[in-house]
Amino acid sequence: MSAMDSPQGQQKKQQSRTYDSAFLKACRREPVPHTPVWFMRQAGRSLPEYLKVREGIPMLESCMRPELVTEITLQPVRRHKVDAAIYFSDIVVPLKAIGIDLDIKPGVGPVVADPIRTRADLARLRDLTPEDVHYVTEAIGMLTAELGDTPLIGFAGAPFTLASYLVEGGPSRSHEHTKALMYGDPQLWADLLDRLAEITSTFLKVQIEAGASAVQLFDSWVGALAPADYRRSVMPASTKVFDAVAGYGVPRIHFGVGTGELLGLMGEAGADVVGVDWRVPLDEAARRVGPGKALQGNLDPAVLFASTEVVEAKTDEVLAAAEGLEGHVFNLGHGVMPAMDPDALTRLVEYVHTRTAR
Ligand SMILES: Cc1c2[nH]c(c1CCC(=O)O)Cc1[nH]c(c(CCC(=O)O)c1C)Cc1[nH]c(c(CCC(=O)O)c1C)Cc1[nH]c(c(C)c1CCC(=O)O)C2
Repeated sequence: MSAMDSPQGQQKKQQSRTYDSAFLKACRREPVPHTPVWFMRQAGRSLPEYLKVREGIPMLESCMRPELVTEITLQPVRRHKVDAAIYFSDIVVPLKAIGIDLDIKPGVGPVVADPIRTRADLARLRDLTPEDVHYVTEAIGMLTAELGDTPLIGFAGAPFTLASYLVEGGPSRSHEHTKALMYGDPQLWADLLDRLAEITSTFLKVQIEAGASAVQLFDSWVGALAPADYRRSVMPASTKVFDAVAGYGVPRIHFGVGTGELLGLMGEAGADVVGVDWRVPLDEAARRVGPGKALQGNLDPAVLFASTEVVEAKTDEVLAAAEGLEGHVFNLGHGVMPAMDPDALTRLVEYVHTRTAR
């Protein structure tokens, strides 16, 4: 095996091939030929070609089939001409891989058979090894060969958001069991988040070593917390994850919903790029995050259900607010919704590219 064929060689080869892409330049806060665009949840039910290949295959099973993962990941790149691909998987895949009994229920989300709430339960969270997720390495090898100079974003769930699913046993609005554990047994909580930080770090390392050019840590539900609680009870674990992958030199993106009050801390946790939902304009978000970081966002996804004129006007507002930023990656403020018209997304990519061409 020559150096270039080894895992490290594959990683380096892919990361140098994508190095000059608009997406990675924006993440590094360098000048770009146009503002890069990608969409959270760009692969999925909004695309008829996705529904077709997923027919009869449960979500978690589809994540374990490298050919299918490759096809689904490429679908939005082909169709929308987005500037980056995001690896098709789910935040609960590493938990399933270490033997947690969970499923993804259509229209509901991840459901855990036996929630984790006690010290004894913690023992069920064993370390993740790269062999547990060998299909990820295989899929990314296939994918990067197809993607050429289009960067692949790897991702994982952040410790708080994973803990929320594990402790509640499923999706929750109030996060009551999670918060009861966090406030009521700080040591058990810290140990739980530390375990999850280990698992998440390994999952991201596997993706980077296989050829991902950037990673996004999704802390989707952390906006439920006050800043002081975030700093004390969550930030150490998220920082541990960011530190674990710092050495690779790939951009690290951090995103959550309803995190206006947490943006500064989420940047401080170790992100190079801070994702912003639609509630805070990007110029204000930049003041909260401070210098030295790029921002990603932040068109309200629901705007896509309005007319093209409205989509363009609201996009102009986002681009105007982004004008003084050190680096800007255009995205929605949260994920693509299944009922969205995929043509509206394709037009949006084209619109941002044209409006920002330099
Ligand atoms: C919270 C969260 C989850 N999963 C994820 C998050 C963080 C992002 C966010 O904040 O939205 C991350 C995720 N999940 C999926 C991706 C794929 C990559 C992409 O963005 O295109 C990504 C990045 C596929 C998926 N993950 C899921 C689907 C839908 C299932 C299907 O197509 O059968 C997809 C395409 C299932 C899932 N998994 C989860 C939910 C809430 C759901 C939706 C349940 C439903 O509405 O049916 C947990």
